[in-house]
Amino acid sequence: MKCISLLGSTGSIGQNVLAVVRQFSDRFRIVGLSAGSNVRELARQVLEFEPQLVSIGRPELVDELAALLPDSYHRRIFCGTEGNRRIATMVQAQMVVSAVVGAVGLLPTLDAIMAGKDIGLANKETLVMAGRLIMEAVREHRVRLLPIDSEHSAIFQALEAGRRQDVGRIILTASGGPFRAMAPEELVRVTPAQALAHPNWDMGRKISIDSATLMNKGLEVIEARWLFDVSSEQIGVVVHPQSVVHSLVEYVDGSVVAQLGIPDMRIPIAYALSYPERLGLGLSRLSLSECGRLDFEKPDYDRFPALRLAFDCLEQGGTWPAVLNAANEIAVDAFLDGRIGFTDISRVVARTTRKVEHGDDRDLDAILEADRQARIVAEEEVCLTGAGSA
Ligand SMILES: NC(=O)C1=CN([C@@H]2O[C@H](COP(=O)(O)OP(=O)(O)OC[C@H]3O[C@@H](n4cnc5c(N)ncnc54)[C@H](OP(=O)(O)O)[C@@H]3O)[C@@H](O)[C@H]2O)C=CC1
Ligand SMILES: CC(=O)[C@@H](O)[C@H](O)COP(=O)(O)O
Ligand SMILES: [Mn+2]
Repeated sequence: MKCISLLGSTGSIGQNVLAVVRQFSDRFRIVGLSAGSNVRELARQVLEFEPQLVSIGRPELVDELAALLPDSYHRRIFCGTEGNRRIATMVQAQMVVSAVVGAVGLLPTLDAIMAGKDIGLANKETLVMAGRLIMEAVREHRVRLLPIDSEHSAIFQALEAGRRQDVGRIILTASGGPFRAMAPEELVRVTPAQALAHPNWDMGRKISIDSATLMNKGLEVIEARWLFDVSSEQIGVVVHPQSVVHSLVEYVDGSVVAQLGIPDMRIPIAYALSYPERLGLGLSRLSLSECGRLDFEKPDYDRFPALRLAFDCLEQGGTWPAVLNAANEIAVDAFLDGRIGFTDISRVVARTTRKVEHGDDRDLDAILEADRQARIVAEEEVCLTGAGSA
């Protein structure tokens, strides 16, 4: 029986993790759950999975959650950053699945590694912000970091086909998002509802917007750099609108090994949970003849500048990727709130990366300070952009 703590249980990945745990209840047990603000769903999950500890995002929600749970839970509810860190380090957990969205995932994930837990990582922002520190901690504490992000799970699987020194390049596939074929003048006017409608995946709001700007692919490039210890020159991106080929590894002899499958996050989640075993999930099978055709095209860096920006930040190094991430979180929120337009997102992020003072990514405090500064500057940029377009 593998005991799992799950951070971000009420989200899209969190609920898929629980679906896999429910299906394989003879193999997995949930010992800790944490969520942000969805008290009702968290309470329902606690009643079903009976974890030992539970955490909710803000202190004012603790009483509301307690009211929905048996008295036996009242001393076992925590909150905020400390709550997440507590769930991430509880002695009963062998594995921590990090499925929260955004920078809030960094500290509990680092704590979990330092507490010797294997990690199932969906929260890509952790590696974008602090990939160097995280991978050093993984090596030092001899834990496994298993990717849940579909592309990284695909690469992880394709890497099993050869030796590390024989890898030439890794190639991330990108769906291209809902605006793949849209003219630049139309992109300016797209609404949050249009941007949230991903063609292939049903995901949380932030990552859906990131997919639409292609920032998601940029974040995934940085994630891949750290997870697989490759340089930015060794990472390619190809647009593949069907999301059937989840990513590829090119070896030095020219062989290209890919992982394919239907777009269902339970597949990479189950692989991370049960690695190296594979579980019979009973999902519908990929039928290539029904797919008919699989298309591939180059990404358009002019219409989707966020992807180029992410490569640039990766090459700059230091805290540049952490600033990119923080500015993007602010800009995405501002777009969803109707304060800036869709094409302003990458503009706000680019301006912020140039204005913030950058530091050393070997220093956790420098990363956290860069994140803090970037949020302030990005908010200013949002105000300036919003005022300019009013
Ligand atoms: N969805 C997908 O298919 C994929 C997602 N990912 C990555 O996985 C991560 C999660 O994405 P997704 O599930 O889509 O996002 P969602 O927005 O659906 O879920 C986010 C989760 O984080 C929780 N949360 C937010 N703030 C806090 C906090 N302070 N403390 C504890 N929990 C918090 C939310 O709680 P609440 O809802 O209660 O507020 C929710 O459970 C992201 O990093 C994303 O990039 C990667 C690949 C695919
Ligand atoms: C399911 C998953 O891993 C997402 O990151 C997904 O890949 C987003 O799709 P695109 O960013 O390729 O549009
Ligand atoms: Mn992905």
